[in-house]
Amino acid sequence: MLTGVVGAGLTSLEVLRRLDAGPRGLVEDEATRRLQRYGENAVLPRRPAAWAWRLLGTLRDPFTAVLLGLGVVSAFATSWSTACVIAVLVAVSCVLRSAGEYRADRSVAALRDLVATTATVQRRADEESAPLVREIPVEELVPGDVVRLGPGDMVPADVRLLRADGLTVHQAALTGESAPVAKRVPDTPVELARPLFDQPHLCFAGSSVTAGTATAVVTATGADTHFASAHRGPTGRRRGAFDRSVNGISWTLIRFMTLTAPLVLLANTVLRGRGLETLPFAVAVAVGLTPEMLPVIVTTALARGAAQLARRVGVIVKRLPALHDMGAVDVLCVDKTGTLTQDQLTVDCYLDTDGHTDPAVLHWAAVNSLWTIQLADVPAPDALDEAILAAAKAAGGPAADRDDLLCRTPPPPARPERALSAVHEPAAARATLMDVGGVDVIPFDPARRVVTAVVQRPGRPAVHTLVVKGAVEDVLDRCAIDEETRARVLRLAGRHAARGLRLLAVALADRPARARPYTPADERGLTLLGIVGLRDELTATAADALAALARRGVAVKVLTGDHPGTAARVCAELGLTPGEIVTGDRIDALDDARLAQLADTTTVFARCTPAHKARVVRALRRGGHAVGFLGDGVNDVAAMHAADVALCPHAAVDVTREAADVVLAEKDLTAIDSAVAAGRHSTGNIATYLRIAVSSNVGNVISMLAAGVLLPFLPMLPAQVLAQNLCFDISQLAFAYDRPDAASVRRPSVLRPYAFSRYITVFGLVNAAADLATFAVLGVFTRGQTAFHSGWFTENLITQALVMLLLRTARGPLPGALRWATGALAAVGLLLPLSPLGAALGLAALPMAYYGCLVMVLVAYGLALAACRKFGWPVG
Ligand SMILES: Nc1ncnc2c1ncn2[C@@H]1O[C@H](COP(=O)(O)OP(=O)(O)OP(=O)(O)O)[C@@H](O)[C@H]1O
Ligand SMILES: [Mg+2]
Repeated sequence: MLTGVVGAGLTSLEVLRRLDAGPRGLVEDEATRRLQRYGENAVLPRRPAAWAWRLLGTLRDPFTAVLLGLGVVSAFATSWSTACVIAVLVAVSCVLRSAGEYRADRSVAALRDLVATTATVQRRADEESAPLVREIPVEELVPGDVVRLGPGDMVPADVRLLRADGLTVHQAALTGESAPVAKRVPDTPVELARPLFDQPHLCFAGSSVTAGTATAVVTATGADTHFASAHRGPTGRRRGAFDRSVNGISWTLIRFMTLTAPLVLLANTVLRGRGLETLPFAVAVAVGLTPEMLPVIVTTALARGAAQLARRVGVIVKRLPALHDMGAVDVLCVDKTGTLTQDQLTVDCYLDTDGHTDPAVLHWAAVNSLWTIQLADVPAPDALDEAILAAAKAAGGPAADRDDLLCRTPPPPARPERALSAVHEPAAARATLMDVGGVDVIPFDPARRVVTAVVQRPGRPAVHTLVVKGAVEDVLDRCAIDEETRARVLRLAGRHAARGLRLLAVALADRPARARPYTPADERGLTLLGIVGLRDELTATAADALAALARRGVAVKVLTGDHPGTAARVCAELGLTPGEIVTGDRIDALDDARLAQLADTTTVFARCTPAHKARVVRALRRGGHAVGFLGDGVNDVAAMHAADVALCPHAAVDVTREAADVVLAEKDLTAIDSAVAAGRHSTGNIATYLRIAVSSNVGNVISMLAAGVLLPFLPMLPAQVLAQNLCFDISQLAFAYDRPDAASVRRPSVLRPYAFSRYITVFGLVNAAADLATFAVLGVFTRGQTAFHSGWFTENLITQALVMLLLRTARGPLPGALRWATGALAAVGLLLPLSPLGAALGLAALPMAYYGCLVMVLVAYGLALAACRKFGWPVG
């Protein structure tokens, strides 16, 4: 196989020869042999990671790391029982977590396969057959394959260009450079001195096509690609809402925990004159404070949510934390075509600059579409071009069938010709599409918003005609017209945009024929012909989906490259109030702070380039919103990377599906609402766990501190603290299976640190008060350490079960998992002190009278909790 560097200096022909390939593509049998020889074209191994690696991976979690640190401290203090219990705790948490992750990974991998990307390859059945262009799974590509690239494609392997038209690629994953770079087949010998990624004729796996098209030969696949050897992740992943909430709270807790041990130690030394023998106890208290099951709960809750979504509404969550982000989203930005509308266009009108129907406008639009498709080797033609060709065909004139053209067969027999009104001269008026010969193409680029086909008209060998079509304003900018005509055409366009039509202007220019390729600099001094209006039906479920999102407190904003009038009409038809529309030019004039303010109050942004879309998303995030972006085109990828969570419909182009965290596999847009609900549901369960676990842990720490100071002995032995903690943790796993209350799925679910800390302070104090009441009861009924320890142990476990039942947010029937978990926890609290294991931990049976008083303490505690809940205070 060729390495990129060796291939860099060779001509196309030499490269093909070395690869033992040809421009017509490999023969299928040869491709199969090469697949066996070189292996699958996969950068990352598809096998799930081995168990050992998975377990080791879980040790990197901050909670586990802190626990291990505390274990080592206990071992140094020769407190072996503490060290052992910590080790068990770490082991249980790691095994549960890696098992959960394994299951989640497997289902996510299976789901990802459903939305896997494909490559467009040109192969032959045998040496004699004509090449056939078809889609194959990216993994099946081999060196020597001839592939076609178009806008929105991922570059599937390292390739060398054989021909390219206006190709620009995004190589950020390889070079970190965020602007797209132009690639072309050089006319002069290649300069080897340039850095590899700057070589114009080489494209690399891991990059994607932003505009233009190309045919290329694969030089390296799979592990041999530069992308694989660079060992980088696919794209630098942004920090989403998940990182900001769950991870933020985790780190706050860890800081708090690391303060606890010194605090306990200090209190005992200063107030009780105890020395280092309190260390294991201090360590145990710190361990008790940790919600070490948090990672397990998070994985389980999210994986369950993702699996249900896939099953019920066909929504595929590619990255688990994205489900949490879906729940947090309060602004959803959407692109218009292909999301809110079906991207199935039909031509509605073709008008000259005075607004009269003019078949010549359609004819030249069709010439542009035809030669754009023909010359650019696009893997999939644009819906706009297909619609124009279909209309031209239906109008009776040209007989250009797209499918025939793609197979590069000659056109079907010409239909009866139909006279088109003269444009420049009578000969052109009678031309059918195929009579006009294609010379060159400057492909569509979402920043320029125009596409140019250069053609040669019959009988005019010395002249090249530039046929330009694109967004009205952008075509007008390139025309030689007076202000008055410009204003008239803009008014005409505005009137038709207000009918909800997508508009394209068509313009021509004649130039002396030349061999030099054409560039965007040639698109000037054009003669405007008129405009074509296309109708795009709304997606059937769009209005319902938007209404459902509004009910859930998600604001929808439309970010489109289209005309403001078209965008406004589509929004109005979908029940969105468009309000004042902000266009790309206006965005350019604003600084970030002002844009953030404006973005807050704006519903429709029109005439956006990809960069505008990304800037608006960033501004919204800076304004404190959790932002989702739903897009289907290559021009949406930058915004998708900027958002907290990226969504795409199933029909989206490859690079968009690659960038998306959530793929809607079905056509139904209301699935977004289900994904939002599922995200909030999972987050609700995680929040319930965090609130309950942390507030009871805080309560325990307060009472441990108090008891340590009040009592002549340690209030609980380190091993007992840890055993109790293990029981809590395991029972709280049941929260992953809870159903949060209806209110918490009605609003975006964000864990607010302030509300959260107020909650844990209040319930922590109530919990501590119950413990202190128990101490009083124990003081009356028991004598000595063992009885005290046992009494408190039992009380603690039962109050914990009570807290789990009373503080969960949902009111409905109790899920089975929670019923079992709380029942088991209370039973362990009552029975463990009576068992031999209890004796080993230093626990013993208690006098009967104690249980009577315990019931009273529990009833009082339960009433206090219920009262706090009833008065709605504090709401976390
Ligand atoms: N194939 C094409 N040929 C010529 N002009 C085009 C073509 N596709 C799009 N345009 C023009 O460029 C404008 C922007 O289109 P683009 O697809 O980049 O925007 P977008 O943000 O994806 O729009 P939408 O929200 O409608 O999906 C369109 O309004 C149209 O005028
Ligand atoms: Mg689009």
